[in-house]
Amino acid sequence: MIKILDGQQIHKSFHIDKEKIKILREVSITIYEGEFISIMGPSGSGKSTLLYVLSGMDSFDSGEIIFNNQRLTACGEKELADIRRQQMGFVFQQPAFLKNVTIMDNIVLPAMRDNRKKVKALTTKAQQLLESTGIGQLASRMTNQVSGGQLQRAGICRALINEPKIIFGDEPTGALNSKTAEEIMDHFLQINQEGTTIMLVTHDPKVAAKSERVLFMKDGEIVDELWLGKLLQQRGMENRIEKVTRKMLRVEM
Ligand SMILES: Nc1ncnc2c1ncn2[C@@H]1O[C@H](COP(=O)(O)OP(=O)(O)OP(=O)(O)O)[C@@H](O)[C@H]1O
Repeated sequence: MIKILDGQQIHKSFHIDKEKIKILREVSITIYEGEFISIMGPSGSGKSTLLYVLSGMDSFDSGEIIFNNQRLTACGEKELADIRRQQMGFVFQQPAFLKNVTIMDNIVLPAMRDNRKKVKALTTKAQQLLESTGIGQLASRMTNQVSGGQLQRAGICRALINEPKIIFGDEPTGALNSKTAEEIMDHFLQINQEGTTIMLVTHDPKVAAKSERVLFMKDGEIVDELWLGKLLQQRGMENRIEKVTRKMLRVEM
């Protein structure tokens, strides 16, 4: 198995007034190429902070992070920004899109920064991604002319356009109804089956149950882990959800 992301002994604190609050306490996590990992835990346990730190979006006090053989600790801001843009994809709960710009342009424009001469190829690729997430007909719509679920699908297309090594999702289904959330999760599953590593932060056992491994955080530490194995067919979902829920409740006690 090839390590794609390796974080060791990560510490992070925030300073509020004169008080130092420890948010991540000696967190170590190794993610292998092709894995699908979920991070769960009570509110405030440090899940999003861990995701931002691992993806080079946020700083940390001490520890080491190696992503795709690159030491993030040794990278400057520009280098980190390049890595994020070229090798990582991000999907957030509320995707931020440029207003008064079409869905297509919202996907293609950020990617053009690294592929200036390939507008045509990028447009073709974006259209394929839109088709595969079921919103091919919405390419020329403005972002305020589509639903939340459709916008989230567009967010996934934008995250995938540069063929990232890993997709980070922070509550990507948190703002969606359960049917749409399920459909979005199935897109994540498909992307993972096609080889992209995925790391999601979620509160929802139904979401986590689709992943291969679930890590549980509490008070800034990874305190437990559940191996579910790859979900190849939807069979056994109830059992997986039950396992995740049981472990989640035990961690939150
Ligand atoms: N910029 C900041 N300054 C100070 N404290 C912060 C900052 N960002 C987050 N925190 C604190 O760090 C802790 C962890 O926050 P984080 O968002 O990582 O938790 P979480 O597990 O993702 O929570 P939730 O499930 O509610 O999103 C919380 O106590 C939060 O208040």
